[in-house]
Amino acid sequence: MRSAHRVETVRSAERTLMAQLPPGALMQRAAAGLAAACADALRRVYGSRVVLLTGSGDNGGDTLYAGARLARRGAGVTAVLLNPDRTHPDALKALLRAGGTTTTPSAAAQPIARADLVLDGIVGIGGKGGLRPDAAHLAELVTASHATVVAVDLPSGIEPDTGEIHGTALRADLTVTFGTHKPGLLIDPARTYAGSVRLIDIGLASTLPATPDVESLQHADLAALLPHPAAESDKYRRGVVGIAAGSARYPGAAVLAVAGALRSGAGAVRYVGPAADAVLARFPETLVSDSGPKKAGRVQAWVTGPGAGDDAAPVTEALSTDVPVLLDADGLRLADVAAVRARTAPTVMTPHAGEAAALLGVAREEVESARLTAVRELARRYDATVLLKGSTTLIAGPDDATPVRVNPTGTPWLATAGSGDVLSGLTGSLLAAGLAPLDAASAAAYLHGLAGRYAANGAPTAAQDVADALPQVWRDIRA
Ligand SMILES: NC(=O)C1=CN([C@@H]2O[C@H](COP(=O)(O)OP(=O)(O)OC[C@H]3O[C@@H](n4cnc5c(N)ncnc54)[C@H](OP(=O)(O)O)[C@@H]3O)[C@@H](O)[C@H]2O)[C@@H](O)CC1
Ligand SMILES: [K+]
Repeated sequence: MRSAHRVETVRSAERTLMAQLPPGALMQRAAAGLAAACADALRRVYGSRVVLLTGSGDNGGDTLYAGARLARRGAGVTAVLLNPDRTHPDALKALLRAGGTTTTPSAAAQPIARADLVLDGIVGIGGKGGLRPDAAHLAELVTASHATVVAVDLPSGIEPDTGEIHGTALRADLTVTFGTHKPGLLIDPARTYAGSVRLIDIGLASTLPATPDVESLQHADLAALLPHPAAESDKYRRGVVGIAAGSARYPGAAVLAVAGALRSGAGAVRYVGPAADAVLARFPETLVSDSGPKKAGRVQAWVTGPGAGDDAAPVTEALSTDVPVLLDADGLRLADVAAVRARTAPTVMTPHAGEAAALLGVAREEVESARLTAVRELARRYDATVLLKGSTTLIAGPDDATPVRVNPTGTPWLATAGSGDVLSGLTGSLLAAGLAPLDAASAAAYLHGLAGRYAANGAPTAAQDVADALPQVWRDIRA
């Protein structure tokens, strides 16, 4: 599991750890890790040209100390001091002693244009709001240069706790972060500014709380979560998932939801709704029933909403059952908030940004620019687990104390018609297998993202191909 902690939490853990160590030890650990990462990025340190964008806080201090280490190895290092009077004094002395030089923002254009590597030490976790004008000007110079950009702790100008960007931020090729990830490094739009992210162990794990604020599943977590049939399994033990979806107008949504469910470990898939012929034509193994969800027979989870059109009846009926319900697409609009809140079994909702915006009564852009706030608010409002689809899919449980999960496997190729229907069947199947709602939704997002990558393999793909790629993803994860 990859963990991220909010600034307040990092600060408190830092205080506790600092009290146990000699003064300056943490900054030296950070600077040593940073310098090593820079040396890797440069390949050859001796003779390279390095520019340090240096703010007045400890982020600038880390940067100057790392610059001193690179200067001692033969790099030509120039520090651009944004606030010369308030620059970290000891770190500046160390750089000068190592042979580094300093300059002002107004004279920075030439060194930046000639640099092989630029370190962004303008601001770290002490930052608020986008870059100020002098720093924003430096960011423009960096963008125009050919230098590799390494962000120190985080790209300056992003909001560390949320991944929001209010104004200008600096784009990095690599972010070297200390002690723990910050939520903004995992969540869009800020995530795309961070480039690849390297975590430096500075000993903070010993004083950080065990439960992070945001977390991201890794391959090993998935392998542990995926259900595996035991020798004595029958279809009910493996989980029967019910799909109440599709309409005369949108039969394909039902077919794709069934496809997702069948390839995700369910013992059987039961279908109710007007698209039964289309479903059976493609998947004869489906158990089809003429009645609504309540009388269709035993299932361990319902999926409802994809392609439902304006027919609220199956959605309402599925919500009135006492098994987990996956609510997607039209179902999100048709479901009554009070009915969802009143449920005793879990509900999982899977909106994209547009659907989330409609549910929250805000503009789509507002959801996209503040994804963490939006997903938490929906989960609270509906007392449900909410999976907010997008470039970084987020999954939040109804309880604020539970970490929000960020899916690391997404791909833009998944933005294709019907791909959400496959995800709903897949999630429903994992719910039916008995996974907890947060695990089912985050495992489903992970599998779905990888299946999208496998299916696309660098070229456009269709939703059916994504469903077809699921078994191979499953095999690879278990291996
Ligand atoms: N936590 C840890 O365990 C460890 C933390 N360490 C390091 O400490 C860093 C945190 O240092 P920090 O607290 O000194 O704050 P920092 O990020 O340097 O920023 C403060 C300065 O930024 C300025 N400023 C603010 N907003 C701005 C904006 N939008 N645009 C431009 N400027 C802006 C603000 O200016 P002011 O408002 O005072 O004028 C102030 O001068 C952390 O990220 C990590 O690198 C490691 O050394 C070791 C272990
Ligand atoms: K920074």
